Amino acid sequence: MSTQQVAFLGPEASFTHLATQVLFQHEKLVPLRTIPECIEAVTSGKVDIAVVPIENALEGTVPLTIDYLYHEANVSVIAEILAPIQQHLMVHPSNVKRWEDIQTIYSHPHALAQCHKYLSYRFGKVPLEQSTSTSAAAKYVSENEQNCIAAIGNTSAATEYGLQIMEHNIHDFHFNHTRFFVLSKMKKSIWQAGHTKQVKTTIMLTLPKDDRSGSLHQVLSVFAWRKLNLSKIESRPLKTGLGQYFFIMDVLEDDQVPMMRGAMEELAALGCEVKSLGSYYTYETKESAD
Ligand SMILES: O=C(O)C(=O)C[C@]1(C(=O)O)C=C[C@@H](O)C=C1
Repeated sequence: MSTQQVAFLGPEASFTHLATQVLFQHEKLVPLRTIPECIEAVTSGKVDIAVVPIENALEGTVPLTIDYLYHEANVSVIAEILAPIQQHLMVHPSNVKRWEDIQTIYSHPHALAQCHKYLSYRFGKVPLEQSTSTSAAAKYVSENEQNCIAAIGNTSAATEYGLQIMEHNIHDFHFNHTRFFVLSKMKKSIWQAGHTKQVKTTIMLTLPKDDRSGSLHQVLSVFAWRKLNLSKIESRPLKTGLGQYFFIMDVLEDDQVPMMRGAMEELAALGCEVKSLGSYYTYETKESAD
């Protein structure tokens, strides 16, 4: 079998890169700059697979990923990777002595938010700058040693870009995990050693157009009386006007079992438009991705 090309939110040593290496040790890994670029690459067939962050335990859904999957792309989720996240503050080695005088701190918006309490307590007056990923921030700091600046990211990024960690574990809550989606145009979930027992299906739906009262209740009943367990429900703006939403639901069941097929048929009969991202297994990283 030929080697597959796997795009990920790069550059090297992002959390997404570490997650990608859990499932794809022997494939060709392709770092891309943004989440839409990763999803586009798999949609257009430039790569076979893309790995993107979908949800963080502290910060919630990654809106860019979920919105792009709903509005722009037609791909399936073929696996989910769950990784622990530990954030560290790092500087260029030539700035170690003056690290407490840092002028700007760079990182991905999620990472900055995960360290909000630490940053406001310790560096309340220092401007924060957003970057496309934590590793992009680390790379930028490594290329600008003349400026006394810092990045927030993982230990692999510090090693990859030759930075020194000044403070470890600066995220505000201990339980910090991120879910990553593995996306493909092929609707064939990854089935290999190491996945958790629970299969999951992610669907996105809009409520019936007639805007009748109780329609969300009806949708939930479709799952409730079949004893189909939901592990997530969230709404996102449809971008067609205020008060108009689509819903993302994770159902703890395979979309091929009769109960799920019945549920999908009933949703359609209610007038819902349903987009299924498919059924998949979760792979958890054993070691912390720090
Ligand atoms: O910036 C990275 O390293 C990423 O892989 C992105 C991302 C995210 O989008 O949430 C992934 C995990 C962490 O929660 C912080 C950032």
